[in-house]
Amino acid sequence: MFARVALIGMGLIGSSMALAMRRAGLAGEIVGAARSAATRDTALRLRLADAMFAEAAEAARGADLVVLATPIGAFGAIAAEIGEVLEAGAIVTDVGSVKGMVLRDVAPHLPLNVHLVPGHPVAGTEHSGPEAGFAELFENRWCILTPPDDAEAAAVDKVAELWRRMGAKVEIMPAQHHDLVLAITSHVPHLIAYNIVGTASDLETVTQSEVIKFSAGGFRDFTRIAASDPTMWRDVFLNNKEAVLEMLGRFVEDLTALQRAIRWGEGETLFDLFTHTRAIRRSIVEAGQETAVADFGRRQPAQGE
Ligand SMILES: NC(=O)c1ccc[n+]([C@@H]2O[C@H](COP(=O)([O-])OP(=O)(O)OC[C@H]3O[C@@H](n4cnc5c(N)ncnc54)[C@H](O)[C@@H]3O)[C@@H](O)[C@H]2O)c1
Ligand SMILES: O=C(O)C(=O)C[C@]1(C(=O)O)C=C[C@@H](O)C=C1
Repeated sequence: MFARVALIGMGLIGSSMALAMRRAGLAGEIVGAARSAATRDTALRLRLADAMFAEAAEAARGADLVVLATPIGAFGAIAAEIGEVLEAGAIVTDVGSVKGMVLRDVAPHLPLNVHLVPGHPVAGTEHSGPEAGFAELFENRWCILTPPDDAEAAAVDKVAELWRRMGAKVEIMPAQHHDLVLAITSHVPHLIAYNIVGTASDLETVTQSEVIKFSAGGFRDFTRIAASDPTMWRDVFLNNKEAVLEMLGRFVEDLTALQRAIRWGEGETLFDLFTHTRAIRRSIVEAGQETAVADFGRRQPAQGE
């Protein structure tokens, strides 16, 4: 599909893309950029790339597809570095967890003859770095593309086809809508996990390690999410501020309602909510996880809501 693919950033997502593209034979040559010599060596040892460069511009030179796969806070500076060396007709895409900011930070640095097709594979783990990747990561998972209004259809189709051949299902939507949906399905859940693990660790001084000792159930699941990369998630919250604050506001209101229900012994309120949420989980599992994003927001309002 592409003669030379440049992966800027060779962490979990970059390395998984390299492996998935190699497996499906989608790139003549894969090159990568990583700032640290250790990452460049690891990428070469694992045969993720045919060549690794310290500078993003060196990797992007001559590439017909450039993928930004670093934390999103670095996108603007990288786009400024590669803007001048990009070939006419090249496609630039990204895998960032927030999409509105790509149009803001990346688009202004690209020449008019280069196609920008932002993307977000909704698949990941709490692990980071070039050794964390695996070729199956995107299988049967959504990849959301958020092309700008004036994007060339052929470039969008090509990026969509790339993701399909890596095993993903593709959906296209406006960047702003993506950021609102992902705020509630991914960003706020991560904030809740970071917060509850932080609160528990504050209590730990009081309970003397009981938090760790008894963390076999629900809390343990939160600690997996709270182990996610700090740089990546700092950048997500700084760059999806409005949508996260909007969803967090609703979350706090609903939490307050639950607090009241507990205080006043309103068992029916609790039971009804827990029954509803159990049904959501079951429908996600039955659909193989993929309805989580697509069906967001379609809940029927409860009586009096
Ligand atoms: N981890 C996930 O679950 C997940 C899922 C979907 C999308 N994403 C998005 O994918 C992107 C990469 O995430 P990841 O999980 O692969 O992170 P990661 O930490 O595993 O890898 C990021 C890599 O980028 C490198 N890097 C950082 N700044 C750089 C710079 N200025 N120039 C060159 N390299 C730089 C880091 O050294 C690291 O190797 C992020 O934008 C994230 O929002 C992550
Ligand atoms: O499964 C996990 O570890 C994830 O957090 C993956 C997850 C998510 O929230 O679903 C995290 C961030 C991404 O942008 C996409 C996927």
